[in-house]
Amino acid sequence: MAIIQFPKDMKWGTATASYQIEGATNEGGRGVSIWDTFAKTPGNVINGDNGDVACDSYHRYEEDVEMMKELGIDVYRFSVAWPRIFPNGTGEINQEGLDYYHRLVDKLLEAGIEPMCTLYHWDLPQALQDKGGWNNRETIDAFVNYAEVMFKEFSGKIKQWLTLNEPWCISFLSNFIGVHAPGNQDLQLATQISHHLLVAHGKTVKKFRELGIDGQIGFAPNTTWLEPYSNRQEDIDACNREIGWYIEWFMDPVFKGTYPQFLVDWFKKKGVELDIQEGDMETINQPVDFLGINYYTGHIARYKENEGLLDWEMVEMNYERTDIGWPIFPEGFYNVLMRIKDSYGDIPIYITENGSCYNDEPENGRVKDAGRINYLQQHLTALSRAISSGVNVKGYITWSLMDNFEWAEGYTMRFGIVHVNYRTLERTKKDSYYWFKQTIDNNWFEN
Ligand SMILES: N=NNCCOCCOc1ccc(-c2cn(C[C@@H]3NC[C@@H](O)[C@H]3O)nn2)cc1
Repeated sequence: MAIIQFPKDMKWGTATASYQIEGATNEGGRGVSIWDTFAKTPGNVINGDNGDVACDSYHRYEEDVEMMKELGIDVYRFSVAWPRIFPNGTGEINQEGLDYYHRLVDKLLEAGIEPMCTLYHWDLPQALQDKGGWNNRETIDAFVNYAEVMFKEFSGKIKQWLTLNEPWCISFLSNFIGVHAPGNQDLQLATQISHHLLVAHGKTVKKFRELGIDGQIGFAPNTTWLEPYSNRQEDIDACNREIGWYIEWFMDPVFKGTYPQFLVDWFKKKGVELDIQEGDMETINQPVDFLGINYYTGHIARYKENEGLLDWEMVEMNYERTDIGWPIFPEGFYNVLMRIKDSYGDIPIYITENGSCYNDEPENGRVKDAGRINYLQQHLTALSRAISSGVNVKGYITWSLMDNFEWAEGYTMRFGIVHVNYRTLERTKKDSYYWFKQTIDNNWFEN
């Protein structure tokens, strides 16, 4: 057994997102989002699930904050539903939407919990999608306008901001692979969208600076790790392409002002021509105050000619998997963080998402989710390794506070440290909640 100790100023938190927990999709003046449309299109989401009720956090946020206060967290990462603020994406502001987030933020501050606000966690107003969505550069300016309203409205209350959650999912998962909203399958479109997202991020950071908002701003790419099956260069290069698709494709423009040439060349071979306008790269290359990192899984992989987009295949190692089928690969977490340190230096890092899917149900009022505790121990140990190796980690925010709408998987996949009964909306703290509470309280754990 070993004691895993964290820095004395380590911040601990939980994360959620608007469409996944709020419900009340037809209340408070909210407009339609692309996930309302996508989820209600038959075949897109398991069991035809949607976010109409979700965890009903729109009405139950006070109970949720109480659970977080008891947990002892320092920071709560939530997202704002753009369609609650601008039902049509632009134009008239919906005061009821602002009022809801004031209620939530005031409750957090009263509980001594720091709000960390994600401005975009995938619920684009449908009205903007109807005009091309992120493929239309007008959406960039609509996003900056929305962000400016939020910055001014919550200045002094919210001091930690994230522009985008998982731009790889917003662009490639949603417009090339096509399993998330709006469900396109077009590499050119997806790659151009990834560029517009980065321009929107950069313009928003510029606006944040121009307004002189008291606080810090960053963004939260999702990451993965592929360990080469062998030391053959073709295996190493194949793994690099997949890792780079998530990491360097989004972080090089922000931190270096250029796209990674090896991927530009690879996409060009696939027929992609990026339309980069004068000044775009300078706009994207705005300094950020911190970097959010989301990590869940990785695996062993090797080169396979003409396999998928990036010519690689996974090699089955029979690693233990969580209930969503993702291999448990904590070494990948350490490797991702070391790669980011080596590439981008000492940028302050918050782990903005890390967690696991285990679908344990309550028995006599208790949820024995030993698998999730094991996952947390393994990944917090990997995080401690990275911190000991000099990675500038400021905080760890687990996904998720509670079970919620897991996108195309609907309500079948549970990531929460709190169980939600979707029929009664009753919350039940899982064993992992109490384990996390003890870890936060100690700032160490024994593995
Ligand atoms: N690379 N090739 N893929 C080949 C085919 O993949 C098909 C499916 O792919 C993916 C990839 C990644 C994810 C994913 C989900 N979460 C969890 C959420 N994060 C933000 C928060 O809202 C959580 O709910 N993080 N990542 C899902 C599906």
